[in-house]
Amino acid sequence: RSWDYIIVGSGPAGLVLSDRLSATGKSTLLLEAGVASTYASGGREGPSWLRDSNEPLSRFDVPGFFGAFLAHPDGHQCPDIPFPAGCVLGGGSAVNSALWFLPPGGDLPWVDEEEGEAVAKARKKIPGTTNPSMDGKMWFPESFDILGKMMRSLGWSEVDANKEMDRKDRCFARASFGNTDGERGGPLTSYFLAAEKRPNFEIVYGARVERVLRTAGKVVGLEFVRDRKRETVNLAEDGKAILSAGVFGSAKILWQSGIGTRDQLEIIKAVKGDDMIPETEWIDLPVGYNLQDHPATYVVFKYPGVGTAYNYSGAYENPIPEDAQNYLQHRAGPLASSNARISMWHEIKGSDGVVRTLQWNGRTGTAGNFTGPDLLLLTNYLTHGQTTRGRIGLTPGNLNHKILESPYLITKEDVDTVIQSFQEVLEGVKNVEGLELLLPDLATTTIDEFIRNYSLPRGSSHWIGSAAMGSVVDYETKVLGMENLYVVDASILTGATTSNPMGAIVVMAERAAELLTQETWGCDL
Ligand SMILES: Cc1cc2nc3c(=O)[nH]c(=O)nc-3n(C[C@H](O)[C@H](O)[C@H](O)COP(=O)(O)OP(=O)(O)OC[C@H]3O[C@@H](n4cnc5c(N)ncnc54)[C@H](O)[C@@H]3O)c2cc1C
Repeated sequence: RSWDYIIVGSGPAGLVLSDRLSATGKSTLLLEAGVASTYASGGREGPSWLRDSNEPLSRFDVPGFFGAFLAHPDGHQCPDIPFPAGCVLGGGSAVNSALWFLPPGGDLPWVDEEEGEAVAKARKKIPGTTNPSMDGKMWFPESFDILGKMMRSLGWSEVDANKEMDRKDRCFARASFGNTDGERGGPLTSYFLAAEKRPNFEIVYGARVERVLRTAGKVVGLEFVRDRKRETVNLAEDGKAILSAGVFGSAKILWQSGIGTRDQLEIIKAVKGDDMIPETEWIDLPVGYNLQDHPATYVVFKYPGVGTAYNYSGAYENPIPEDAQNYLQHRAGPLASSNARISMWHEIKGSDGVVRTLQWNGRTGTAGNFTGPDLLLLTNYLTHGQTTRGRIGLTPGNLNHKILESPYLITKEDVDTVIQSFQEVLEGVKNVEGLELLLPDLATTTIDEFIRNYSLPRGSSHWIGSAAMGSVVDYETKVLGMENLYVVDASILTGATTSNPMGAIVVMAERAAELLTQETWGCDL
């Protein structure tokens, strides 16, 4: 059988495409390396109390289990990626904390050309909620109340992040989640379940795609490994192959298909030998470059009366009985979301003239060596406009991913901007009676020294880049030099998103789906 569309990978981008491409009536195949996740998709995994409840829930449906992913990855962590990364139906959207922010115009100038239609489609599918518990109660409101008070004291305004998407300077909002009816929802519900109902759509689980099979610039099929056996699928004569395997997964498939820089292709050739596509067919593109993440820097506060942060990781196997019942019966309580409660943004113009955005996310909780009750955590992310670019590549021999060049705060202007951001926000601490700053400890260090000598992990799992639009794919998301190979996922974004990236990725995939289903496009660009 030959397929009109073959999509590789079911992260948020792959799920949007599964729905939108199969809606055309054309045969659509989704190849996913992992297994089913949510109950509705066939997933049945979870702690015994959840399975015994007879509720239609798997571990992936319960938003509060976000914290359990790192403690109980149980085969859902991508085996070749040395950072948190979900290899399961939904990809990152199955294991993340489901924070959902639609992107301001500047994030996706390419999408913006179309008067925000893609944004409207994404909003309709995933409206988002700032009050995820179905009892209407705001659980653990302290971080919003206390830190919101601090920001008001500095003259910042409260906004609705998804209604006023373009307001990202000196404002704060309640954290918004992509959850639906107290369950994870998001792309796994709104897009995947629509696709799954269609007779022209099929998904193969456990299919780890190794490479596209191509004659010069035309893909004729894909090769994947399932249950340790090598299999192939065929693409129809005028079919399209779309890689949505994420920043790491899509780059690796490109390299294994002979597309990328020579140093990476030679690492693969050393392992695959004659099985590798001949050098005469290699296509030289900067795959793996342009890597960005949101560099995270933590701030810890103490405030009397906040109490001990909820033990989300412990709740996986041993929940507080009332909380388990509240969730099972009403989809309410602490387990109806992760504990992020406030997001804040401001913009700073650097000495290089570039305007950078900084996002701060707050919750009850801690970082570093601080333990005990009454702790609040704010995470600072340098987001849109950062100029540091890193690079990923492969490890010789086992072909696991590795960072070749760090994407974290290398340029002077990026570092200076984070310092300035801290100086501006921490000015507010003195305005809130009882609020005490623990990290950084400004009695023993300066903000400047703290940022420059920071020793906690910087990673936020908000990767973008590696197959950037303009250098690896064109404005139709087609791989340069190829006739019918496309990349649609976080890897084609050219710069870090203003907020947590899932909203921008869904909007980008909506626009890509429009392009992929059009016969002709782009004459006016
Ligand atoms: C722990 C964590 C927390 C996060 N929190 C948030 C948050 O709260 N809000 C937010 O907006 N963002 C968050 N993110 C980031 C967000 O989840 C990602 O940006 C997003 O999922 C990336 O989407 P994607 O479609 O590019 O690919 P991915 O989500 O990376 O999905 C790629 C998919 O491809 C599959 N795949 C990979 N290789 C192959 C192959 N060779 N063959 C077949 N299938 C393959 C994988 O199994 C996976 O399903 C978080 C990420 C993590 C890991």
